[in-house]
Amino acid sequence: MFNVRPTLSPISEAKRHAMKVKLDGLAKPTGGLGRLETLMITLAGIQQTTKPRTAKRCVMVFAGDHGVERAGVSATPRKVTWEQSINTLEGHTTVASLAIANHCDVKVIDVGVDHDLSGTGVIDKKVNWGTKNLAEEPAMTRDEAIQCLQAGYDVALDTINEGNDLLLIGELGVGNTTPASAIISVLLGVPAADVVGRGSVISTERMAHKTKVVEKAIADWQPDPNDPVDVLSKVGGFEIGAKAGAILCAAEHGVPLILDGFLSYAGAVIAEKLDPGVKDHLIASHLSREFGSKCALDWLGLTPMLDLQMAVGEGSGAVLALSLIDAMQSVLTHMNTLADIDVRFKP
Ligand SMILES: O=C(O)c1ccc[n+]([C@@H]2O[C@H](COP(=O)([O-])O)[C@@H](O)[C@H]2O)c1
Ligand SMILES: Cc1cc2nc[nH]c2cc1C
Repeated sequence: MFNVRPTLSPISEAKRHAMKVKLDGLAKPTGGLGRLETLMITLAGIQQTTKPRTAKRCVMVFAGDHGVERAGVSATPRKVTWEQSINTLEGHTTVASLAIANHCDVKVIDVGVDHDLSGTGVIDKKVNWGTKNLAEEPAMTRDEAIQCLQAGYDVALDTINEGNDLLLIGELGVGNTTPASAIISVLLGVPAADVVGRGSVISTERMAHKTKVVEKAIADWQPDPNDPVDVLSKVGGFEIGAKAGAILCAAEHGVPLILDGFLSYAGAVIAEKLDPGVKDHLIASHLSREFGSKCALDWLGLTPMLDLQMAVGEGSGAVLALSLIDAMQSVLTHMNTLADIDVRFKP
């Protein structure tokens, strides 16, 4: 499937225009709601309606472990991946608590956690028990890369078929800012030093080491920048691949997908390279604090809704952005029009 270019759902220019006319007709200065208006125009284009459907939403939290965590690139112990997977389903993590506040369903999907999560409620799509250490060997086989893309695609398809109007993606994966940096570095052709950041907050010394690990992995394994599956397999991660697969599925089915932070950007870059135009089906919820974020979002041509210096991941920023969509649905439902109050502008 990922060797064949799928067909993207069309974006309706007519509905985008009609939504702009609708917003301009409301009793407020033209464009006064700024990028909140752009957000609704984007939804109108993707869903091909001036009455966007946003009530049923689900955040898919893809979880996987990373062999490179053993190379000393993260501040966080490996067990956090599996423990927070369970804690998310119990409602106690950042994404889970924000999902409660924003009326969002939560799924956790094991695409490569180094722990047996059977019987916990975590969806089992395990490709392997963590990736290999990319400091020593390629992270995964090409077949595994395709498997994790497919797993993300399949979970997204199930989630769409359950009637969800909006898809959101997040992740759990100790060490994953290292492969995400490597993916963005290779696919965007930027130096590792321009994208490697502090992840779950490492020291300056450790960050210099992390940069060298990324540079060396790229030099050793020579991922082909023209082959996103090769890049994913050599320097990637299972949950990043799954996110790319989910993005492709959403874009094929005309369902808006809300990105979270840096790991979502890496998934989006893979998806956009696999199928140019995917980005038009995405909403960037926030600008992650991670150093390489702006570089990735600029390349994707996406403007983040929020800039709150967040760097939790999990899908937390994506879920938070639902509050902006809900606010705009209230605007569309309750506001007077300029005609109602008999006001005409004379610019
Ligand atoms: O969402 C982000 O932009 C983000 C930025 C930094 C860290 N994280 C989260 O922290 C973990 C990765 O950090 P690290 O330092 O272990 O690579 C992983 O579970 C991510 O969900 C997430
Ligand atoms: C507690 C904790 C929660 C996380 N969620 C995503 N990455 C994380 C890293 C840590 C350390």
